[in-house]
Amino acid sequence: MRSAQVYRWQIPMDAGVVLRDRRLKTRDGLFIHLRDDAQEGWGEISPLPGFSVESLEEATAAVCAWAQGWRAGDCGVLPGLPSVDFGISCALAELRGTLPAAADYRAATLCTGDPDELFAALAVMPGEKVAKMKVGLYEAVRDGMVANLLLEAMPDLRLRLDANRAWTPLKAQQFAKYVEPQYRDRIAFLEEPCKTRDDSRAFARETGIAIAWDESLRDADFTFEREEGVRAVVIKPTLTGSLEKVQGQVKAATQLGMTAVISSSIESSLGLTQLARIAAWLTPDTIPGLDTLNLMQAQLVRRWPDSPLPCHSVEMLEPLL
Ligand SMILES: O=C(O)CCC(=O)c1ccccc1C(=O)O
Ligand SMILES: [Mg+2]
Repeated sequence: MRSAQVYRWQIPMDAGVVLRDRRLKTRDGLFIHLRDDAQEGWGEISPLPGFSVESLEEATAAVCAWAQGWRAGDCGVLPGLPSVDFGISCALAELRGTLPAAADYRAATLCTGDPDELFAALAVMPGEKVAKMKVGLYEAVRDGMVANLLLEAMPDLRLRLDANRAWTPLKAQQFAKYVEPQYRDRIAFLEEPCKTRDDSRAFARETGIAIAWDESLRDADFTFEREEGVRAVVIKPTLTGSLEKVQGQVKAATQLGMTAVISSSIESSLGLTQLARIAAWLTPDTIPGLDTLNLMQAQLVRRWPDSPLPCHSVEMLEPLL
């Protein structure tokens, strides 16, 4: 006997969370909960403003229609909106027992560039010391100096950087000029340095700083290829689609010798714990990019280990069906 429910939720964000030049005051999303006799599964559907192609309203209509069809016995063809396909496929995988329970709760520490703050965070990080810093928000010279300082101060640090396509070739070169050549190999990768993929490829060739594709994976003309200087791909399942599509991208990247990194789209704690399971399952040798829970003021339904944030139960959520 099948049953399905869709819940809408809203979580206040910490002050100062800005995405694509827009302040994110709340994170809004949906959960889908499926039951089939004794089996059950949950999934999160939280399109990210400024990144997802679908709106929350479009996602809501799609998942509610799908849930009503599934409840009535439909085979359950996915709607084709990335966040909806991802959430539904996770719920189905949990229901069928095909999403492993083991999780990788390590996370590349998101840092602002404050060396004292990062030093304290890395001191309690087990295993390899990996952090991520956004660049491109301030002057490129400053970003280069800060990156160089962190790498010089912490010899075991591997630093992920992310410019979200902010730089012109000139700005990118100004950044690189302030990173000592002997530290550049500890930049694990720099996500999307320039406005175009060609400029980013040229930056990698000219500076020896490895780059990663993130936003580029969602360009219509993107194909997985081995390219000089492109070390990794950052896969955000909420922006990608079904678990099966995510698996295909991880396989394509890995076969080409690239690192696949499972990354957050600022999901709730329920979504982040599922991403931690997906990372342990599909990318067991790579620390995922999941250090975004602290951007929000509460957890939902499932806790992230050791998070002090209050966790709201299902009863606090708004059922839509
Ligand atoms: O990848 C991570 O480590 C954290 C997630 C992250 O950086 C991110 C979160 C929301 C939107 C875009 C990005 C990004 O990687 O560009
Ligand atoms: Mg990125």
